[in-house]
Amino acid sequence: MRANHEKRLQRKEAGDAAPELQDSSLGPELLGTVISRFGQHADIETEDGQLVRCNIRRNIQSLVTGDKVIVRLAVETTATIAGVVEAVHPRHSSLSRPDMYDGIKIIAANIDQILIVSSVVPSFTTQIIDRYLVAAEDTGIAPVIILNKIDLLSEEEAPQVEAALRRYQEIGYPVYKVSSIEGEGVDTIKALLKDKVSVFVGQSGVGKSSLINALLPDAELLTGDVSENSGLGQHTTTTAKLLHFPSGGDLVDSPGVREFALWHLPPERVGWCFIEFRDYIGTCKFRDCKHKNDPGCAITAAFNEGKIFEDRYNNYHRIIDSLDEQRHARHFRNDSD
Ligand SMILES: Nc1nc2c(ncn2[C@@H]2O[C@H](COP(=O)(O)OP(=O)(O)OP(=O)(O)O)[C@@H](O)[C@H]2O)c(=O)[nH]1
Ligand SMILES: [Zn+2]
Repeated sequence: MRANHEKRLQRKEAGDAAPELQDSSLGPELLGTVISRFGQHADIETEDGQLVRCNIRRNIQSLVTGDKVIVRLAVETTATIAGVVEAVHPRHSSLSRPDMYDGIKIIAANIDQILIVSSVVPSFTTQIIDRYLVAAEDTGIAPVIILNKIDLLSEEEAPQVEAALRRYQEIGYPVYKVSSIEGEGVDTIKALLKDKVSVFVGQSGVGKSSLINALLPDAELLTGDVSENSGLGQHTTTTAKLLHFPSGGDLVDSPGVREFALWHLPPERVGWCFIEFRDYIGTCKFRDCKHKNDPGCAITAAFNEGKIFEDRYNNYHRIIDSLDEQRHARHFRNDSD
């Protein structure tokens, strides 16, 4: 057993995948979902609920957690690898992040909603919520705003926080309030998650882990299992994993997913990702309008008429300025290389 395990590791180090299963020993095509992927292998859940580690056909370019696939299982096998991923269905959405080698790397597919978790501790700020909203709008995946730790919302702070949340609702975003520690509002979140694939994002310390634990008490157990009993699951801690909530719905989680953020959107795209700006985009006097003090700016006019909230207008400019700074910093770094 131990010798086998070492052999597998050696093969992995040599950059070779486990041997392909013989086509003749494979059963009929089944529909499956990628639970997680490790190099040339993926753990697939078939439509009848089996969890199988599969080889991935070499012609498949990209395969990530959440992908819907066609698999064929080995008719008879005692080996760790018990099937082959034959093909991937088109994705209806994907989450990606920049990658040193690949430019943009897709980390999860077919996500239905992005739950943006915020909280009064460390601090409540619409700047961060708006950055996540922009990042979410860019993917086309529906965002939902969650205010966690409502047990810590002081009377002093409440009016301002409540007003900010009402503004998001007016723009069209769903808002939920919970306390993952005291359990208030958790049932409503359970209902929201049903029949959907969700991801949780948000600043460090807002309580994402606590909320996930309240919804999925066995999460730690599930995330630990693959790496411990297979020589193949080397990347378990970084690869995204799909988990089922006992109350219905799925979670895709990994440190990479949680770090989902605004990367390098062009300014025009940022404007479009402020959904209430869309009615005015394209109607400014100048095509390269920065929507600031530019003459004939339709967005500034809408803001002056009270049709765009001040917070959102200001946060839009903060995002544009910070993207500019990032670009300059990159430019500067490249120059000095
Ligand atoms: N009072 C209160 N504290 C909470 C609540 N939810 C989380 N916390 C506390 O907030 C702290 C941070 O919670 P985490 O769940 O680790 O936050 P996180 O967003 O996962 O943080 P990172 O792992 O850094 O991304 C912990 O001390 C939790 O106990 C809540 O609803 N009420
Ligand atoms: Zn403008």
